[in-house]
Amino acid sequence: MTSTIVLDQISKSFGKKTVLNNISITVNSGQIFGLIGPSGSGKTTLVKIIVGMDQPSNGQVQVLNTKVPNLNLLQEIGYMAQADALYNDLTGQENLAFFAKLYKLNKHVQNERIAYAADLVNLTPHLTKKVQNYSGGMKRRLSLAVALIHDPQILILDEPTVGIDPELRKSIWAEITRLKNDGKTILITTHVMDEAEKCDQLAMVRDGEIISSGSPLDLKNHYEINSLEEVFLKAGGEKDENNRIS
Ligand SMILES: Nc1ncnc2c1ncn2[C@@H]1O[C@H](COP(=O)(O)OP(=O)(O)OP(=O)(O)O)[C@@H](O)[C@H]1O
Repeated sequence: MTSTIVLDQISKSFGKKTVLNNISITVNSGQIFGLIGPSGSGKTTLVKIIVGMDQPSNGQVQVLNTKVPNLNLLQEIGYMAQADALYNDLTGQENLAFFAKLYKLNKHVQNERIAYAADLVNLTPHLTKKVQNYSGGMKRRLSLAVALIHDPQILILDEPTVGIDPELRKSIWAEITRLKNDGKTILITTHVMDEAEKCDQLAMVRDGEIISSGSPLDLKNHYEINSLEEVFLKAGGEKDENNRIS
């Protein structure tokens, strides 16, 4: 297991407003790392800094031992943003092919990856439809397929299963777990506590700070309660002394 994502004392302000305050996190390969926290706590801002779309006001990010931002890293990261970045005038197939070409996959690999990613998110029968005719959930699923298209080492998924039905959510999680077992690094933001349960490590973010972190079990033991839902509610009301549980 190696450290894939290292955040060192990251802070971020927009004007006078501090939205991230001194965040340090290490995410290892073969690990699903979950960022959980209330809306507006800073999760998306943190994720954007990791992928190099935004710059921290202070601190450093390293991904695969390379300082972010670095264009070469884009080949190694699959990023699924909260807002879908898709071409509405193109079909699902054309969208996937566009991104596959961008990552310079050869034609044979392209076809294989498109088939795999579309199948994973149950979009194979809909690939010839234009994205403008997709439902919100279908667009989310296509965005996830795009994030996976180049078989990246690192997956960064910002609320990937919003609008996705429970059955498909289950198969997507089975695949995320398989990818983790393959040694990929997965960073995920979620509001869904049964998804948080599936993470190896969690960091709870509130008001731009990590108020507690550890495995789901560590968090539950620390707060002496049985469900992460309760941890989430309880942690919202108190700050951890040393920001660390285990
Ligand atoms: N470009 C920006 N300019 C000014 N403020 C911003 C900008 N981007 C984010 N913010 C603010 O930073 C804070 C954190 O937002 P962020 O989107 O990171 O939260 P979040 O935890 O991802 O929320 P959610 O779970 O609702 O997606 C919010 O108060 C938001 O208004």
